[in-house]
Amino acid sequence: MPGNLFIVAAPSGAGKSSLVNALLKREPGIKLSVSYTSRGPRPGETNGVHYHFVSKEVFLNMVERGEFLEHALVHGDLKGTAKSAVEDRLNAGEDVLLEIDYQGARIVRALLPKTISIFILPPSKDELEQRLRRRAQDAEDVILRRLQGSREEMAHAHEFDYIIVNDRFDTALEQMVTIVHASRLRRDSQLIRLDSLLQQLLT
Ligand SMILES: Nc1ncnc2c1ncn2[C@@H]1O[C@H](COP(=O)(O)OP(=O)(O)OP(=O)(O)O)[C@@H](O)[C@H]1O
Ligand SMILES: Nc1nc2c(ncn2[C@@H]2O[C@H](COP(=O)(O)O)[C@@H](O)[C@H]2O)c(=O)[nH]1
Repeated sequence: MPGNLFIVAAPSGAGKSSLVNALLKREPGIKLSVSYTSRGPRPGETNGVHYHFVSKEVFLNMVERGEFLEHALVHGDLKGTAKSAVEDRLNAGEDVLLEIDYQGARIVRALLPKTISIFILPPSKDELEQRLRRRAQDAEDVILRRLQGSREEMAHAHEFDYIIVNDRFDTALEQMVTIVHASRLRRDSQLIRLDSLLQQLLT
């Protein structure tokens, strides 16, 4: 796997998408995998950019054809990462980032153990609720379902390689950038380059 695979997970509203978008601006070499989902688009969401929005039937057909690297039921909606969005890019040496939940993260880690996984925590329960409400994108019942689901998601934080508390946005972003840079310095991320350098240095 010549490219690095990153997973970012968090309870809904912790600021995962905001951080990932800011990270991708800082590190344009990282490609974000666009997930498939059976949920409908929110105002402002575009098909093919935020998600591939498909019907439940289409999603389940893709499951049957083995087209997903992982998929899960998240907050009542089907969500999944297509194999094609990940494997070709990694093999071409590109870094890929998945914004997925803890269930999907487990599956991916089992398949690709070198995956670098990051979990984002909110600074408090109250702030998490405030962020969901200030975002003003979901109906009350959806917000309540997400808050309930957030406990379950956070109970799996310890399964991840890195944990970032998103209190001050800029600090959390710097921490994500640090993880990305450190990952690229791992020996196995540099094997091809190091091989020729070491050969030259040792002869
Ligand atoms: N450090 C921060 N301080 C204050 N507000 C923040 C911070 N980070 C993100 N936010 C705000 O919190 C809200 C939720 O953020 P965001 O949509 O990125 O969350 P998310 O974890 O991706 O949620 P979901 O999983 O539901 O998509 C947004 O309005 C965002 O602007
Ligand atoms: N297992 C997967 N989880 C995914 C995927 N894409 C997104 N998600 C998770 O869904 C919620 C965000 O939901 P939203 O309705 O607010 O967009 C969050 O927990 C994501 O991590 C996926 O492909 N697989």
